[in-house]
Amino acid sequence: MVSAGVLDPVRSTERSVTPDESRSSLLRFLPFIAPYRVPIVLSIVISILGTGTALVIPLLTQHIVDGPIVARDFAGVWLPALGVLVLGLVDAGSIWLRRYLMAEPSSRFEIEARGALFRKLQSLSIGRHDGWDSGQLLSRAITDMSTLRRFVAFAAPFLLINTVTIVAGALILTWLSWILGVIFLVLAVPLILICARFESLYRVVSRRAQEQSGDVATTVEESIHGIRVLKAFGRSDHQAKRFVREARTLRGTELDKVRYMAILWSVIVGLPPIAIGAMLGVGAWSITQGTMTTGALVASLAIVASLLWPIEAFGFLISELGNSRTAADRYWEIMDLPADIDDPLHPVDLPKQVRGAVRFDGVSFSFPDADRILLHDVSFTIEPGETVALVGVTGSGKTALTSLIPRLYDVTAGSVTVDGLDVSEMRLSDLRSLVAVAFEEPALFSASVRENITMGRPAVTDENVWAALTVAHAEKFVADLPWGLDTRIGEQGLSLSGGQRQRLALARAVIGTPRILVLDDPLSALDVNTEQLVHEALADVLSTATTLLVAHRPSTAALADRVLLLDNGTIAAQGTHESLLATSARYRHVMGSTHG
Ligand SMILES: Nc1ncnc2c1ncn2[C@@H]1O[C@H](COP(=O)(O)OP(=O)(O)OP(=O)(O)O)[C@@H](O)[C@H]1O
Repeated sequence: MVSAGVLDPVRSTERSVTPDESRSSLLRFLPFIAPYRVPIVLSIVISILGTGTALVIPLLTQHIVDGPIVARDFAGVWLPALGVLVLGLVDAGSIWLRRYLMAEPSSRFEIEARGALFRKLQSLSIGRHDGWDSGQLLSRAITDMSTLRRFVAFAAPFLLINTVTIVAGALILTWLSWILGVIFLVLAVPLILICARFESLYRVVSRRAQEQSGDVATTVEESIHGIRVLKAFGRSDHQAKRFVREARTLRGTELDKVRYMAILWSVIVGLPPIAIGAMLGVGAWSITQGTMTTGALVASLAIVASLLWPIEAFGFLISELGNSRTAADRYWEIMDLPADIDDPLHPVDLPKQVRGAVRFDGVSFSFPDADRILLHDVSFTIEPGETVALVGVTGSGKTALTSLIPRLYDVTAGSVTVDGLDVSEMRLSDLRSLVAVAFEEPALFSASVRENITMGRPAVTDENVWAALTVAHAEKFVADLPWGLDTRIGEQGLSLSGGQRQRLALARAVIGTPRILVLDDPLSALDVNTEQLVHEALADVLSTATTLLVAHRPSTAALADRVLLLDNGTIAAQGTHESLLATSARYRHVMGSTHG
């Protein structure tokens, strides 16, 4: 099997990048902006008209210089001057209108493209997520998407607008004086070639910088999550050094970007004065020869002056183009990942009454990025309503085995069935509405206790929440929280103890009265007395649901109707807790060793 790490573009900064690898990655965003094509096209047309008016102003200037000024007819200046004023106002109005028209489409684009990325990340399997650095994903979802919004709102329209402006300016210039037009072109062509070359070089560095910024984000994120461990082990300095090292690497890459930009800017800013100097010289000579009027020279210089910003902005626009193409590549790398765990093509419908018989038949499993087969030839059945404990030494594959029921991972061989239906033939939403899971590591979200337990399920009343809390023996401590069910917990909320967190996760699992309950040692953080109280409270739920319960302690295993011993990747023995204690030396060893 191909490892997730090899497939994975999100993990490493050392990915080789070729500038031409996906020329069209930006164009692939067109469907996102297609619904807003009217305001976008309108804003571009208005901008082109606006800059067009700015180019007409020099022609009016020429008219003023060659007409009323040469004829010393001051009264003749008023009308063209009024024209200049009106054109200036039209230009200013077009800038306002462009921004007004683009604001909505560009922000909508950002929301929708980011939403699609988030949905894709949610749809990808745990196997994929296992191999990713969270900071890399953060930088793709936040920084890259902002870069792309700026591209849609600003860089893309201005690449077009400025190109049209420069071409129109060059044509007017040539019309005024072909020789000045040629001078302009002679300097513009190398500029365009340098810009194109620069864009491909810059994109490689830009990609490196975006990946490295993801690494820095990962280190910050991990340091904040692991702050207790870092402090307790006195490793804050070590982590700080790692951060500084990565930040320095990023700084080096950003400086490379600045160096490229400096070269480009010096060319972009340096060429126009050369053009102006040459035009002045040639223009002055042409006036003395009588082949050009003073007004035409003034107008030509005014046109070149009004082309300065469009030309200079190319440096910035091209660096934005490079950043945006990198961001687009990184976006589509995730969006193009095939859905490895997905709804089947022809899903089977669940029967009206699901009994909840779970069967593993010749199941083998290995993690996507692992070489060794973790589980092999695992076969057992859990009857509807039965509670079965899964026991094995640490690292034997218990969590992996339980993950196969809700298809957090897919089996490598064999099958997992519920009431005879293969879980891979069911719709994921159907399967996951049947199976509820409580993990040993309870993940709580930055939300109220109520939201953490209902997880957005509709039609769950507060009575249901309190009933679930009672089953998890958590009702008392929740009632004592400052705002009860409304108390905000999780990362940005009240800190809870490990045992309290586990009990909330258990309440979350039991709230929907699931047909199948997978409990991955969800009470490991509780003291023996509290565990006993939770077991008593759980008894009702366990008697109705089919339960697979990972157990490390004898007290947890004793709760089950039957115990499976997972050893060497397969079910080595099964029976009641007492019978296994009596008959299996390995079971006694595991219970003893995991206990100790
Ligand atoms: N995502 C992963 N990719 C590769 N290997 C993994 C992954 N997750 C776990 N493993 C490895 O698979 C083995 C089984 O892990 P698993 O978590 O299923 O064990 P466990 O029996 O539940 O352990 P414990 O009792 O400590 O919770 C371990 O050796 C672990 O290192």
